[in-house]
Amino acid sequence: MSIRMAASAPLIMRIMASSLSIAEKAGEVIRDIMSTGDLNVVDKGQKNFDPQTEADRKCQQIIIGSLSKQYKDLKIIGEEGAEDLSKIPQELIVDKIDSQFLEQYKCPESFKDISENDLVVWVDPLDGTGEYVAGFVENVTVLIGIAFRDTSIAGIIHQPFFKCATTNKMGRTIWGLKELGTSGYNKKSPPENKLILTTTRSHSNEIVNATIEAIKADEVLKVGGCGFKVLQLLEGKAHCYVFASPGCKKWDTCSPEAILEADGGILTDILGKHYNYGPNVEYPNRTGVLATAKGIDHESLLERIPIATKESLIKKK
Ligand SMILES: Nc1ncnc2c1ncn2[C@@H]1O[C@H](COP(=O)(O)O)[C@@H](OP(=O)(O)O)[C@H]1O
Ligand SMILES: [Mg+2]
Ligand SMILES: [Mg+2]
Ligand SMILES: [Mg+2]
Repeated sequence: MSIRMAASAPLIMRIMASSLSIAEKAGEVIRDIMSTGDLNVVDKGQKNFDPQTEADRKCQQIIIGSLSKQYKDLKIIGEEGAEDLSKIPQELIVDKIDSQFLEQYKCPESFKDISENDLVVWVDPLDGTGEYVAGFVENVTVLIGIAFRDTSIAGIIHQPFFKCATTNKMGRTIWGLKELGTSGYNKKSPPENKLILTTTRSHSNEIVNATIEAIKADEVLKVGGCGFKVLQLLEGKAHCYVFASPGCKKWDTCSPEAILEADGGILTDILGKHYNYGPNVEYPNRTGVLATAKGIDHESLLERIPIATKESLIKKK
């Protein structure tokens, strides 16, 4: 595809095609920094340990620097705070665009006339930092989510330490766009006649645990990262993701929500409401996360969440 043809594709498709290339580069950097053996960890927590590594900082610069250069009026919010664009080293800027994506997929009618001012991009440069530091590298993902007028519509999840069984290639990229579909993973339904719940590995507390107890799942998986847990739903490894805590932020859920919902699943808070991803919202997802795989009854899981849990998260608002 010529540069002119790529430039004529609808904005949302171009942002996705750019983000696919940018997320791959972030994944390379995440692997490279791990291989140096020095993650250069800073604790950014106020009460509890909340690690930030060299990879979180560098990947945020890659993603925000590259998208801002190509899309000057786009509002981009990243976990690691505001970026001074003039201080981002030139070698971190990716100006490649995934032309194969643009050739292969057509923009859904409803998103054809979007302008940069209608969008917010939510960036989690490294989701699962605790797991990156602890060595559970499979849990690590790069998340780029795109919201159109308050609603999450598109997402990219890049998993840098996924190893392809046939080619041995490291890293895979999953994407989803509502009304178009999803790609990049092994689409599978979770097993019938049992309930597998996935939840946090490192951020549990009394309410988180009491809520899991009340759901009465047959199996509970404890893994890191919002991106990785939603991947488990997409690949049939779990039926639901339950996190009754205000700890997740908009950059954690924006991309996974769009991909899961483009696949047929649902991601809401624990009251059943979708989060608002508009330009001026607060960052925390104060009323928790409940996500269900395609074909799983979201309503019946909402009913299993204790009233005490719901009241406690509403009170914390
Ligand atoms: N109590 C808490 N304090 C800080 N961050 C929290 C948190 N609970 C969840 N998160 C954030 O939500 C994401 C998913 O959490 P978990 O792995 O526990 O499910 C992680 O993103 P990051 O790794 O990008 O910071 C994590 O930091
Ligand atoms: Mg995160
Ligand atoms: Mg992060
Ligand atoms: Mg973090």
